[in-house]
Amino acid sequence: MMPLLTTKGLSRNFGGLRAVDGVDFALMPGEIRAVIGPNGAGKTTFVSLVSGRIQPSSGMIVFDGADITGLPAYIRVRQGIAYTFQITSVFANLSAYDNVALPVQRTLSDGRSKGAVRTGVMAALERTGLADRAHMPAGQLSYGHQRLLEVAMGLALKPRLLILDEPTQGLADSEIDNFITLVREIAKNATVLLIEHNMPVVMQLADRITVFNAGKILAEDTPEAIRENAAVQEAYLGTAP
Ligand SMILES: Nc1ncnc2c1ncn2[C@@H]1O[C@H](COP(=O)(O)OP(=O)(O)OP(=O)(O)O)[C@@H](O)[C@H]1O
Repeated sequence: MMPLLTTKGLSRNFGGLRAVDGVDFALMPGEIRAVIGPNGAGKTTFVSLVSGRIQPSSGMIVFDGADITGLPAYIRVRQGIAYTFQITSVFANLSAYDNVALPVQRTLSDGRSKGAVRTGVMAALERTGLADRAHMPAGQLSYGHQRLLEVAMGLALKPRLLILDEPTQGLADSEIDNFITLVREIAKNATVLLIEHNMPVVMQLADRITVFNAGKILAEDTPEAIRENAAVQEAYLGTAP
């Protein structure tokens, strides 16, 4: 099987800082991969490079066998890479429905077909448990529901690769359980790359975990092996074994 995504020597400098430093990475189709690491390790910068939100200083990104390194973000979206931002990106004055309608319209060759838009929007809202809040202004949803709305917006793009950046931040424990179920559902049709600080969520969801530290991959393994890894414990959990 071919990887869905690979990076080779991927680097990004901010002034003198190498935020992402020569990262070789591969993601297999259908996988749920968690990316963890201390604050400032380069996780968000890495996924921003993959989504095309920022450009690399050097290195290469290959998606589904094609070099996408130079492609703008909107083309990558069309090719199936969806990225939900760390910072809430919903339009507060638009309803939940209209927020999701925006990405649905982008996936339709005739974005004005009302029936098709409605079907796509309601499918995404139902999967995220937001269907009964479709007509609420997004700004009036709880913070946790706004995060789920972002996931719905990502899902509406029917991505092959869904990148979630700290999706459980601000979710209540009961909502986290639903979220775990949702990600497993999503992974039946898509590959998931998940930046997540909540370790129980990571341990339950991830097939494999990639640990970033100081812009580099420190370790990559199964959840069980990562839990036992001394270097990871030192760098990430701040405790010597
Ligand atoms: N636009 C930018 N300009 C300058 N420095 C930046 C920029 N974006 C990120 N950095 C720096 O790059 C490093 C990596 O940041 P990044 O946000 O990728 O880390 P992270 O692992 O996602 O951290 P966190 O877990 O806190 O979100 C940090 O030192 C950060 O300050």
